Amino acid sequence: MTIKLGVPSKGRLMEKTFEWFAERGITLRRTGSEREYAGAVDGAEGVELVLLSAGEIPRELAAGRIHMGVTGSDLVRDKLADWETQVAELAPMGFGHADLIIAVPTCWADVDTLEDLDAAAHAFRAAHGFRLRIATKYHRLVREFLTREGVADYQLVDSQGATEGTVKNLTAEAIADITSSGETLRANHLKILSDGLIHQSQATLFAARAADWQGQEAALAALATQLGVAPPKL
Ligand SMILES: Nc1ncnc2c1ncn2[C@@H]1O[C@H](COP(=O)(O)OP(=O)(O)OP(=O)(O)O)[C@@H](O)[C@H]1O
Ligand SMILES: O=P(O)(O)OC[C@H]1O[C@H](OP(=O)(O)OP(=O)(O)O)[C@H](O)[C@@H]1O
Repeated sequence: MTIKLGVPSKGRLMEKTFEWFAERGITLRRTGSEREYAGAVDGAEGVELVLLSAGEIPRELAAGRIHMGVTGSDLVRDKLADWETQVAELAPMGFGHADLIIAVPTCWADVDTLEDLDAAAHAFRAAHGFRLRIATKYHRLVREFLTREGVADYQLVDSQGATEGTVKNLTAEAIADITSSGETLRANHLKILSDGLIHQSQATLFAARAADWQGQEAALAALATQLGVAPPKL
């Protein structure tokens, strides 16, 4: 039996994850050809590397098919209902920072807050006969946030990419997406609502409550010590 560790299979998140483990004496690396998703671990006993899409890691954790996993805190909160009952957060990792925000067209001079958005949404429905559309791939987080903040007269439209383009393309009036430099929002003439920050995300190490931890207690304790994190209560 080994502890299966799920890590993003490509891009910046993969490289930074490898660096984070290397700083703690554990070498993670991809093996085989450039296109083969196989990996190896040196410097930790009984740990197996599983390379996965960052977007799929929450589901694999929830199913217990991996014991531990690295992915954005935004993805875990959005993809898992009551995420804390399914995974334990072991360590924020200090990279992959991105803010999930709500943005509207810069030219909407009267809309700067959620309260303004709520008023605009009522007016929009009265004028157009359908609800103001907010494009996003973060359905759970956006719905929970707007419910909490008392904004009701809207509909979510699904957008799995190029979300900022939906306003120009007239398929949505507003968006909820992640931003880091803010360049994409600016280029698409969108502004963030002053109280429209939904979640500040970063890459995070999680442990799966549903995974089979039997016989793994010693390996988990040793790994937690090596990583400098508190052993999770699972
Ligand atoms: N500027 C950024 N653009 C996109 N994602 C970012 C950015 N900064 C941090 N992230 C984080 O990276 C994670 C998404 O990573 P990535 O796009 O590789 O995942 P993915 O959806 O699984 O990708 P793919 O489906 O292409 O494999 C999210 O947690 C997101 O918050
Ligand atoms: O604030 P910025 O630095 O401009 O970054 C934010 C952009 O980066 C992400 O898109 P990504 O490139 O991952 O493509 P996507 O549209 O497929 O999500 C995100 O969805 C924003 O569009």
